[in-house]
Amino acid sequence: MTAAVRLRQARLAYGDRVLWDGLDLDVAPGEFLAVLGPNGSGKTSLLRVLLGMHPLSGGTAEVGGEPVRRGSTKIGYIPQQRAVDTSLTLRGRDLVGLGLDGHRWGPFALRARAARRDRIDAALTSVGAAGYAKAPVGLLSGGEQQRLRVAQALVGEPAVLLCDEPLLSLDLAHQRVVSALIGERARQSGAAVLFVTHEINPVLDQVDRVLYLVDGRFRIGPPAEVMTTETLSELYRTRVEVLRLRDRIVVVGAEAETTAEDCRHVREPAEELR
Ligand SMILES: Nc1ncnc2c1ncn2[C@@H]1O[C@H](COP(=O)(O)OP(=O)(O)OP(=O)(O)O)[C@@H](O)[C@H]1O
Repeated sequence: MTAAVRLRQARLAYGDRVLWDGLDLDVAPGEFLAVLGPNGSGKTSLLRVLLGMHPLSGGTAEVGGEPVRRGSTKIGYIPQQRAVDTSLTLRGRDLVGLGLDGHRWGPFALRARAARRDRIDAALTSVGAAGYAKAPVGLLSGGEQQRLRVAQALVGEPAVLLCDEPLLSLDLAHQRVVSALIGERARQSGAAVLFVTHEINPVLDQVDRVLYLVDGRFRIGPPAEVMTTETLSELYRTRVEVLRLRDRIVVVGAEAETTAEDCRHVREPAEELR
């Protein structure tokens, strides 16, 4: 079976700074890969490589058996959240419709328009955004805008879904809705998901494997293999404790190698222990 995403001996460096090197990775259709690591470890850069927005410094990267290229309709992308100008008058459903640009709709204009509308409606409903689909995007809350971005990435039924911290600014209920939706999409339509996150717990049920990047080093494997005291201590080169608390993973002690801001995934669960 052709891997949905394939990296071979992939290297990415900015000047002298090597983010990762010798990265061999196959993500299968339908697989959900969580990409974890502290700030600046190269998670977003990995997605940018797969989007054809940044060349590798070495090795190869393929999506759907072809070398990566910009503008591939095989990819759905949920970018890291940015504030939207409040004067933006584009409606939510038009934003979602942009995810269908570049798709073929056949020669029958009316039928094609109806099919397009149905796809947009289904995507809006799936993220719970149908109620505000006609509102100008600039007037929506951060979480509402984020749900539209998720719908935009899903509407084209991509073979590969690249998600850059898509749960940020969503409340807990919508974190669950969105992560379950993305996981379902992976299983049902065979989309491969690369999901960048600082916090594995909201997606733990969905995750097949983890790619954990720290300071040029990395580990790939199922959460039970990677999210362990031994593996993370080796990666961080300092003592890191990984605890299992009911169905949650709690990582404590990675701060030594990182800044306070880097440790959102470490601090939030640890606070739950109090
Ligand atoms: N075009 C570029 N030129 C030089 N350095 C860059 C460039 N793009 C990113 N970097 C640097 O590479 C490092 C990795 O950035 P990246 O955004 O991939 O990290 P990240 O793991 O996604 O971090 P975060 O968790 O903060 O989002 C950062 O130190 C960043 O400043």
